[in-house]
Amino acid sequence: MTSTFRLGTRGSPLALTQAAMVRAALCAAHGWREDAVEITVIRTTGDRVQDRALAEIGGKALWTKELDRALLDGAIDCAVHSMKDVETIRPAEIAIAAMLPRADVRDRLIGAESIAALRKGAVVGTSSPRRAAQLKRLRPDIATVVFRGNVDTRLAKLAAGEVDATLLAAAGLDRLGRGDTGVAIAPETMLPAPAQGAVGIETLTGSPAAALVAAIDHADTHACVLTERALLARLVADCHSPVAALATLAGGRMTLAAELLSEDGAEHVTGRIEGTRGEDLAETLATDLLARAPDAVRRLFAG
Ligand SMILES: NCc1[nH]cc(CCC(=O)O)c1CC(=O)O
Repeated sequence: MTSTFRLGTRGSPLALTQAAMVRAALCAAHGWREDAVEITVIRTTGDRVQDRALAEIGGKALWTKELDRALLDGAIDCAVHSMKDVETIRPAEIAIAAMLPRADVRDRLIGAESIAALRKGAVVGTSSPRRAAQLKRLRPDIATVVFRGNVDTRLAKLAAGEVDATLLAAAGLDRLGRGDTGVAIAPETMLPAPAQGAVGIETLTGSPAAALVAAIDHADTHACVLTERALLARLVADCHSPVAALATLAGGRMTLAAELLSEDGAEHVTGRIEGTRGEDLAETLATDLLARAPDAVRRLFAG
């Protein structure tokens, strides 16, 4: 490792905020001065492709490929990601070395006081197949349109009247200083995306950087997010699949809740399981959900 610790990140305002959070945590853990961590901005495919629904070009490591390359080339020591955007299956050379404590996992609705309060036939901007399906499950009259760009861009499109409302992660809004934007939707109404609200730090597997980064790991967040990711792996799903999942830990017990939907939200299946070993919970719940899923849902999952 060189004398400075090189941290790679995307360049969006949210990504830069998250990178600064990781830098602060590393400096606090190791007694480093702030300038011991050098932040390198790396442009990803996802940042360049602003004009098409991500779901249309999914499955191509949109947010991670260039950061992976930089890690593998030794250009950076670690890469910071929203765990929600990290592919389900990662290269063996790259390890999730740590996660920051999870933030608010909920989605926020912006543009109406509640989902019920949306006008009949409202148009909601979202590029998330999960959010679109969940909205239509609750309100079949609602139409969704593709909505791209970073958080500020989306809020500007909403303000310009392009849509009636949008849904965004509370975690991102809060980190951008927009804690007063929108109303939180309870997980019981709209279960969040797997890994929503979690920031992860990747390194080369077994590298000196991995050990340094492990010092800032939040074990409970890590265990919960890995469980949600294990569910995705078992379902052969990713962040473009209409699937929601949330693991929580209390008193050493883990609860995993999940929902699979058809793309139009007309059909869905939900389940919940409690136990101690996350990977076992994910395996058991995935098997159960697939067994109970209506055909229109099952065919979207498990290959
Ligand atoms: N897919 C984009 C993305 N990836 C992570 C976040 C928010 C931060 C988080 O969930 O940790 C967002 C924006 C959003 O969904 O509103």
